[in-house]
Amino acid sequence: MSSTVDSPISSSKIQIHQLDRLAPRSAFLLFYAGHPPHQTMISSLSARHIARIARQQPLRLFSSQDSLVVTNVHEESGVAVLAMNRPPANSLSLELNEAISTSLKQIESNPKIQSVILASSNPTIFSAGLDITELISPSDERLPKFWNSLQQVYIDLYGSRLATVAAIQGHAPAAGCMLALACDYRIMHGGHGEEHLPTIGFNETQLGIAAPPWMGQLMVRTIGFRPAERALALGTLFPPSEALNAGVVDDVITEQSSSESNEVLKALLPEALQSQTSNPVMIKAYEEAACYAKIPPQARVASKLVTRSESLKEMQMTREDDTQHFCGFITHEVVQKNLMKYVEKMKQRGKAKKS
Ligand SMILES: CC/C=C\C/C=C\C/C=C\CC/C=C/CC(=O)SCCNC(=O)CCNC(=O)[C@H](O)C(C)(C)COP(=O)(O)OP(=O)(O)OC[C@H]1O[C@@H](n2cnc3c(N)ncnc32)[C@H](O)[C@@H]1OP(=O)(O)O
Repeated sequence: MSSTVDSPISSSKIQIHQLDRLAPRSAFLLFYAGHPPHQTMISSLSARHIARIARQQPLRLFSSQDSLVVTNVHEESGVAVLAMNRPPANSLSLELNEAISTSLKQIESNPKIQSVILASSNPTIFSAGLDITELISPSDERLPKFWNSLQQVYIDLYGSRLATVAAIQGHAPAAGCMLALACDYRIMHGGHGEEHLPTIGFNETQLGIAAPPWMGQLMVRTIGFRPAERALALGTLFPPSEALNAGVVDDVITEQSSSESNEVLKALLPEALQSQTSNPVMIKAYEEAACYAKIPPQARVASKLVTRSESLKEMQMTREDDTQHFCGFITHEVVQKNLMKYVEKMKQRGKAKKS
């Protein structure tokens, strides 16, 4: 975790090395030093081809895989953005999980970056949690891989050397909530009137499943034992003001505000998020991220280790068992029936909304 902070290796060397290892069909956003903040989507080139081009140019940062996430960096402030971009709901598939982990590592390898904002290109949904279709009649090969990719996202986010700020523009149920809780700071949108309040929380029990121990413990560490015990049992989804009162989020923002951060956000936000430059959640997220970026990184990372290293170690130790438990649980006949019923309800609701 701290080795990246102290690493004298230039970011471009690390990135080229990583590029060679990436899947040949991946697409990347390339950022070249010396140019103004600049992105180019190259979808038809192989990784090896891109690596060759990269060696000829001073590479500053590149990301992201298949644009399931979009990223950008603002080296002047030390802040980056990593936004999930999997319509319609940013539900977490194996590929989205892998893209989040890969992009986070690429951002971490830029020594000028100290903070990252985890965001969504969907202005009303942060992430709908696990892609439930991954859980229904899964293949024996894909299911453990899928769960491993989720564990890895948790480990990467929770143990990142970067300060992580979640910009929660909309709904964040279940594993969507886990992403937010694994960050250092959470800012949630207050919603657009009582009718359209976003919610956040672990609603697994309402689906007939239980949050795995490491996810449940994350809630316990965030809001305390008794409130977490109740919220986990009931599958509570907190609207913004209740989430703030319970400590699930650190800040709730509704008011539109103009700020000098707007200009920085224009440079910082990837194209898919340009409509969010005057969004109050994004402004606050940037300000918070910039604030963290000013703290001496070694001290900031060391303090993060104090609170997080034990649970990360535990996660590593129990990871294999957790995967086995998950696969056994999900493939159980009763659980499969519950999940199918839940998806059917979700589809009916979608149809009713559209008609
Ligand atoms: C003792 C036990 C110990 C240990 C246990 C061991 C292991 C643990 C085992 C299991 C743990 C499993 C952990 C699970 C964590 C999860 O994340 S489960 C997923 C939970 N997610 C949800 O329940 C969210 C469902 N979605 C919603 O509630 C709404 O969609 C949402 C509020 C997010 C947004 O609402 P709205 O804006 O109205 O949008 P729509 O509902 O219309 O949705 C838009 C389209 O997106 C599709 N969709 C939504 N969510 C998902 C999803 N999670 N997966 C796949 N697809 C999703 C939805 O169907 C719509 O599609 P359509 O446009 O109709 O095609």
